[in-house]
Amino acid sequence: MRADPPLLEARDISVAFGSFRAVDGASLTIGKGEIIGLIGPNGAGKSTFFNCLAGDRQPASGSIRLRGHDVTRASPEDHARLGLARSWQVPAVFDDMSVRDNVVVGAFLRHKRASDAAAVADRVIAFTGLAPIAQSRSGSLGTPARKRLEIARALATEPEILLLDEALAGLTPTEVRAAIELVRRIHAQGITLVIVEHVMEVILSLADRAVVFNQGRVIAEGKPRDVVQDPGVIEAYLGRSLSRKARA
Ligand SMILES: Nc1ncnc2c1ncn2[C@@H]1O[C@H](COP(=O)(O)OP(=O)(O)OP(=O)(O)O)[C@@H](O)[C@H]1O
Repeated sequence: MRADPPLLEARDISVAFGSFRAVDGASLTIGKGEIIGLIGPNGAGKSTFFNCLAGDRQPASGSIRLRGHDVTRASPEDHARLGLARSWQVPAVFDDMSVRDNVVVGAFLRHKRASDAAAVADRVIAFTGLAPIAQSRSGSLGTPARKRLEIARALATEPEILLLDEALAGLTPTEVRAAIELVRRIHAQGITLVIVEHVMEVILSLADRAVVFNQGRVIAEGKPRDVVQDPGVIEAYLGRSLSRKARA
């Protein structure tokens, strides 16, 4: 019997901007049900790599397989149809539309009938705690609600794997805790997660595996607590503030 392929497998990915290699031979294999935390200093190449995983940027070399399908040059829509959804660092919601309509747009990926899409959207809105503001204009929302809406829109596409790009950045500690709780509930629904995040509390409390980027390469991976206590990682790439946090 053949084993199932990994859910997502990126091999030897490189991306160059002119002569600068933002991603330089990075590989990552993600199994179903994992929560992966991508960390590393500013400019390490995390978002560029992440964009390749989601089909928003094509790598110059390397290959990406999603559920066994070669998606190296596939569009973001093809990724979405195969069950991959993402959030953006800066939420890309439609400001003039209501919260509910934004979520309905996501649900149209799999449901052609408006009533079916609306039913999925209402379920996701309830799940993400957005019901009290479902009719609000999206442009009027503050950061926490916009970030939540971004996640809701991605969930409405009914993904198997969700990529969160700094979905918790800019939140207060209380809001971060609420967002961590939401991510846990998403995972409990059977959704695999890849999280790019600078807030170490998020990685330490959520991720099964931390993958550390620096200068376009994966320089360490393992259990988050082990990785952040690795002296080489701390000294060379993540700075002393993280070192203190990891010991706390
Ligand atoms: N479109 C672009 N054109 C030129 N250089 C770019 C472009 N996008 C990213 N870069 C550069 O590539 C490098 C990697 O950027 P990237 O955003 O992937 O890093 P990151 O690890 O996500 O950083 P951060 O944590 O600050 O978001 C940086 O030096 C960045 O300036």
